Amino acid sequence: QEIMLQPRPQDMKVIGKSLTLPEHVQLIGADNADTDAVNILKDLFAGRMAKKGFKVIIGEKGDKAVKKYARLVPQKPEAYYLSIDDKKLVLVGSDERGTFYGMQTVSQLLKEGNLPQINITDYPDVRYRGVVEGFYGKPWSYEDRVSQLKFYGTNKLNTYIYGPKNDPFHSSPNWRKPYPQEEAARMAELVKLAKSNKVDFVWAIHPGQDIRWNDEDRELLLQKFGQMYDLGIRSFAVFFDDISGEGTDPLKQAELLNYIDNQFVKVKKDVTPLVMCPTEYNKSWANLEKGYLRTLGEKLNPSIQIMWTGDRVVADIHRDGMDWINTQIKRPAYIWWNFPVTDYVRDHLLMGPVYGNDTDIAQTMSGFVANPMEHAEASKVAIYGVADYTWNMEKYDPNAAWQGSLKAIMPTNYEALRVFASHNSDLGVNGHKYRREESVIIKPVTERFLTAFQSESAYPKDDFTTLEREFKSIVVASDILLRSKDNDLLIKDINPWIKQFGLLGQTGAAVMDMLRDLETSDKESFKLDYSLVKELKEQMFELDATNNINPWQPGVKVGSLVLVPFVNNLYAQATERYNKQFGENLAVVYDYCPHTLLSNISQVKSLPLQLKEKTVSLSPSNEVIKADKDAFITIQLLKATKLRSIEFNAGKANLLQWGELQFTTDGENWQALACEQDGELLKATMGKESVKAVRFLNKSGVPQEFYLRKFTLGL
Ligand SMILES: CC(=O)N[C@@H]1[C@@H](O)[C@H](O)[C@@H](CO)NC[C@H]1O
Repeated sequence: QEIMLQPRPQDMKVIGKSLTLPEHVQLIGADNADTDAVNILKDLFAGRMAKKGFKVIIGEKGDKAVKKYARLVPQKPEAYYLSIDDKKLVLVGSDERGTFYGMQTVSQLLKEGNLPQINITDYPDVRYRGVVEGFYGKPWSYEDRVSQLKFYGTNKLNTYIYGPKNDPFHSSPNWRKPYPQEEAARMAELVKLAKSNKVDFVWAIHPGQDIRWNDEDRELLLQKFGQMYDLGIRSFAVFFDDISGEGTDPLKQAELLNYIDNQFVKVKKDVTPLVMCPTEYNKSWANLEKGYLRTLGEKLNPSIQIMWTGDRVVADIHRDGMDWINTQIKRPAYIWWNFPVTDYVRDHLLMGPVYGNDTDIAQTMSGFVANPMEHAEASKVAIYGVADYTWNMEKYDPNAAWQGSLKAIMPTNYEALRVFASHNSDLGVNGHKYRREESVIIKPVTERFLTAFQSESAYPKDDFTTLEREFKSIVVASDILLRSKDNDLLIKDINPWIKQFGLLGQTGAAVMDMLRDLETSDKESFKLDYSLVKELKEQMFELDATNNINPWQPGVKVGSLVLVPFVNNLYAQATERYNKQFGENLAVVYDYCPHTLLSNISQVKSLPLQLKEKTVSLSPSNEVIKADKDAFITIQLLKATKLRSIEFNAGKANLLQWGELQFTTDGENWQALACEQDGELLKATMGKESVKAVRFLNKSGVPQEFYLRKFTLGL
């Protein structure tokens, strides 16, 4: 059967039938070969080492033991040549990493318990491949990171950038301070583990929000890098994203980075090229007249890598966009791909396939790192895909990688994980307008079925069966996952979503029962099933209201693109049909948010409104909001309502100097709201009027920058 390797090798030829594992193995070249690779080798052939026997010849190009094979190894970093026949196994790396990666391949080949006869010539397409822990929210735990670094070693990823936005020693103002002893010791352990998995542990600093362009801060930054160097860090990055004010000056940024490059990186000699994230990190924010990017391109030392998220903050990467940015910055961009990060849709999990990036752009980029979810284990689905995509881009197959990732993460219950992941891959409505496919197989069935049901024509029986089966498989998958022993970290971390998923399966199955009761005119059963659905929906609402609570996107959403809307619509329509058929008046409930967001700020106008029991809120944003003069953000209610509270937080204490909170009772005439300010939080003092809409207005007559931390109306 076809041998599947992860990542897919550049060139592989089976040259004979598989062999049983040799009794005795004779190692040749092990004392000069890469130590980490040799350690894996000794584990794989434990108990079979002998003076004579099946030869295992291992080494790097230049080692005597592999001299006669050296010409077969591609002249590229991290490449290897692997050949296995009935006499010997030969593994030659173009460098230590190449040998290590070849050994990862040998380890996968032996998983079947035998030894295929095979020739593999392999190398990575993209130089720097991996993950940037660069999201807002709860940073990964030590255990998470241990598991991640081993996963990267296995999947041939060579880069992990440490840059969690909420680590106070990474970002302002404590980037100037050393880590507390305990944390520093943990970091040092992780650096060691990274090294033995051939992963560059890149420590990033995020000083831009409060950096002063003077010698003192510059020396403090170098001192901090020196402390991290003493912990074993040999790779460094400086992030200038999501900042406003003085720190955004490209000339100052370039001077600082060149200084670090010349006084630190070049001096230490064993430090990899410096990486930086620009303030204008995507094309939609590029201000060509100001020439921010061109300044960096011209001034930054050529070896400094410049990160880029694509045409927008969250975007797939395409050839034209790469050509554009590379021209601006005069070097191949280092991609920071904002997937599967969910710090702007925290109530969702993104566990679908990695797809959408062009596959002919490997030569246009120096690196490609994925910004993951705060859910480390669940992020492995996408990280596995990125490993396959960046190693062998032309031959990348999103679905094959996705299936492979599920088996890698849950070797026994991957089928249950597949059901779960297939319905938890879209983000829902979000400010970045980035969407993913979800429930792809069942989607056409739900659409066809709902259309048939609405048009009173008999719905196709096999569709009914397909849907009923899907809902039952969801219940089964949820139960299996909750009890699975495959991956405790994963199940513990996404537990609320798995429970919610099980409730969704039960709800869907009960709605299908309601339809069956209509068919058989069984009033009593219908009312029973109707009550069951009502109860299950309340359980889902309650689970959503009491889990994953956070000030951004609280709650637990599953199947939000296809299944939840389908179940809600079918439930409402079946109830309407019942009421008409039997002259009853069971409550018909359509779940949707009846209020409207209006704004003339492009970064804001696509944000979703969040409706909870007693509040309607605007989903907060991580990025700096650029508001032109007369910019406004309005929450307009379905009908005028007496409000309990109005709160607004723009992350700026001087807000009322340039902005104003206003309300209208008729949608036409606006009046200023009297507010009290508590730090950055504005709280309006409520009047007696019924309010139709509330808005925040920039009435300063000039553009302003702020953060959208909170905009909530108490109903
Ligand atoms: C370069 C970059 O994407 N920086 C941040 C990043 O930390 C966030 O995680 C990302 C996803 O919300 N948005 C862009 C921005 O806020």
